[in-house]
Amino acid sequence: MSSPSILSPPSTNSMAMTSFFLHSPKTHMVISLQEAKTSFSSTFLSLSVNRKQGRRSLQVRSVAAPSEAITEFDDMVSGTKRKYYMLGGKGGVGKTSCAASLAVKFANNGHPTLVVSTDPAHSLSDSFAQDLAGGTLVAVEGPNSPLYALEINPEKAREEFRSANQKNGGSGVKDFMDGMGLGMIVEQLGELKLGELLDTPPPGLDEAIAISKVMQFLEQEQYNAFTRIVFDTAPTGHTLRLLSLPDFLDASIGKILKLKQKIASATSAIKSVFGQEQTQDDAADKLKRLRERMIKVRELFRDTDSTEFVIVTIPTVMAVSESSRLRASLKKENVPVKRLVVNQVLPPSSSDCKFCAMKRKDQTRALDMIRSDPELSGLRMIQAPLVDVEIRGVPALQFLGDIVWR
Ligand SMILES: Nc1ncnc2c1ncn2[C@@H]1O[C@H](COP(=O)(O)OP(=O)(O)OP(=O)(O)O)[C@@H](O)[C@H]1O
Repeated sequence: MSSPSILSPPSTNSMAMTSFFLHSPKTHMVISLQEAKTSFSSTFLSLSVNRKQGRRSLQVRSVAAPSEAITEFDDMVSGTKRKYYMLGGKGGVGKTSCAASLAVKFANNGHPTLVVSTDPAHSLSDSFAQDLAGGTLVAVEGPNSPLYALEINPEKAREEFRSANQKNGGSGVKDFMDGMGLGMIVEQLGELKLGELLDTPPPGLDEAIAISKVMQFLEQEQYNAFTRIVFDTAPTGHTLRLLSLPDFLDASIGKILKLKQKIASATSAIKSVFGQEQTQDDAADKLKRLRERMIKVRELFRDTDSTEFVIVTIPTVMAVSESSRLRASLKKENVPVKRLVVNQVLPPSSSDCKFCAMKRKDQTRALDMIRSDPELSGLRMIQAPLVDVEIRGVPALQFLGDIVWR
């Protein structure tokens, strides 16, 4: 029924590149074999032909090249101590696809893995072609070891934070003080701009609260099992602002704490007169906890032993320039970066159309720019080909992962 065959190994640095269309979430794919010599992968494809529902389908699994030496991925996969991989870059370059493909590869290599999205425009569900929404752990079907996804909704996280804050402090304190005729302190509270902070949060606060939420989750026992955690982060700007957020919160919280002391002494004076109970776990405490978590996040981002930030880009001048700025900022923040994934590189072809030839010229220029960029040239460049179908579902992510993560 099924007859396995192996595509002949490529001559050095080139192989038969396979483009395909998925028709099942598991292992079966309808293949339109398109011979294109590429230098992207040393992965070999083992094909077994099945006849299923009258359709010709091919089972694709990647097998290691026989003489494969120790690879960089071996380094990423070795050890059971928990490691974090944060993937970031400009919008639309393929962060989610790369993050999801890395998560699948970790899981297929025996690591219970968690893939987290803190990007407000979640695309993990689209990428895995499974519904992973809901803000809780959801099992991803397909990989050999447990793979779970968590899509944090920053809007919702902020709402939770805000309503807790309103209940326990913030305007509660304000109303209380107002009622007591302590106008002066109310004015000072106004100056704190607490309400404003939460109504029109500074850029990056959403992401900060989302990541803080992840940190909160990770402190729970049920998360101990995960040995690899992959973050699909929000586009560049948010990530950078996130890193500087503890400083921002420092400034606000300093002010808040000072006022909190004033309020505490005023309310205890009131209490002693009226005998009222005043149990305000106020906004300052909430923000203080958020700040503590942010500091933890910042430390985590900087921990070379457990964390790596992978920049994902595409070969265009704009994306490369942004990646260079990202790398410079990450360096300033001491965030370890080793790899640069250049996604959507045109596969080599001997018969380019005019459009493709122009595109290729542009890409070559952008790739040269990377090689001579002071921020990017020191990184290990990984090129991933532009494939002619959308990368969706576990088998496709596995395919991409075997090209990118080697
Ligand atoms: N190498 C590739 N070849 C072809 N299509 C690709 C490739 N990489 C990603 N794509 C496609 O590009 C689109 C954007 O990819 P993806 O969602 O991974 O990007 P992103 O950087 O996470 O985007 P966003 O910033 O909007 O979250 C998707 O449709 C994905 O399937």
